[in-house]
Amino acid sequence: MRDEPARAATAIEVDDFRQAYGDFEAVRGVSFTVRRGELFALLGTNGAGKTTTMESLLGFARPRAGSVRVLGLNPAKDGRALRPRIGVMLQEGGFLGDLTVGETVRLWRGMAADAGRSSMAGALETVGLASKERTRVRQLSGGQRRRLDLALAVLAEPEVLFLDEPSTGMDPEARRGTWQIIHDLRAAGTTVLLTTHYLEEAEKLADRLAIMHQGRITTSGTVDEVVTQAGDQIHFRLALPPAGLRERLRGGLPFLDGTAATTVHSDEGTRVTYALPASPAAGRAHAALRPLLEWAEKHELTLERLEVRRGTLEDVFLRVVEEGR
Ligand SMILES: Nc1ncnc2c1ncn2[C@@H]1O[C@H](COP(=O)(O)OP(=O)(O)OP(=O)(O)O)[C@@H](O)[C@H]1O
Repeated sequence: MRDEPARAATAIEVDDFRQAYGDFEAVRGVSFTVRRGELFALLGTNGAGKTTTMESLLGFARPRAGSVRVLGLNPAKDGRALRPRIGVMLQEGGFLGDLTVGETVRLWRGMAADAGRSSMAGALETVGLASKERTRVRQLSGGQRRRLDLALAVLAEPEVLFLDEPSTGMDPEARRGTWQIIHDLRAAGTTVLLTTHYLEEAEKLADRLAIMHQGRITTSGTVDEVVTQAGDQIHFRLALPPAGLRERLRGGLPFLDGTAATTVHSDEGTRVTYALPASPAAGRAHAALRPLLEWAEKHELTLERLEVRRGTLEDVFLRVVEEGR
């Protein structure tokens, strides 16, 4: 049994959550917690179960097994108590196209249990739609609709904000603007659960994240902890076509730190990549470079465009998918 202070510090608690549609088990035992004031990103492949998890947290469906709690409450049972304290932006905003932006916000404020602490002008200003107050919703672009959706989600200054792919369909500038809004909300103390397909979005915004694949969480932690799992990468190009390379390198490319090279051939030559094993110790790539340079010298080869870079969230993500096949 967790003590009271620990509970009070937790905004979202998902414990061995399972959900099924008929015989198909869409979520297969997922556990994570989101602390108050934290931004937690749920990433995953298509159909991984992110929306299903979010829908249970919003009380749309009861878990098949396990439990979900938001602000200590059961969303399926305590909806009335919970609703005024949360904000929600789903993938499909259900707008009435004939209403103007201003009418939509006024209608929303009228329906909200707490009539909305922030003003309509303030909310539209926040999402950059102040000049669109008299525009009909159906005349908004896809990205502008997403921003209107965000304005409605934050209108009542919720304690917990659920954002399902908030920047999908936005141009790069609008996306950056949305990131700034989310960043500011989080800085002001709002807890945020975000799902996204943009890994850069998660890298920029999340305190912690989890990657889901086929109904399970395969990786989780702070952005740094997860990215560290990718290990460093060494890239270079050899300006030799495959036949020439085979002839020169009878022994093949060397192993570095126990890792074999992967190669991609083209007319220009061969692009070589080493994805080194993850290690919390610094300097692994540095140590691996020495034998590589000695090898190149021995074979009188130039390592063109030699580059050492830190693995990215995308590398971790792709490995999750690869290992799950
Ligand atoms: N109402 C439903 N009936 C049957 N199967 C469903 C239903 N809703 C979702 N599923 C299935 O459950 C699995 C998880 O779907 P979910 O929408 O939660 O995934 P997701 O991670 O949000 O995916 P995406 O990134 O593509 O939005 C998928 O295989 C999906 O086809």
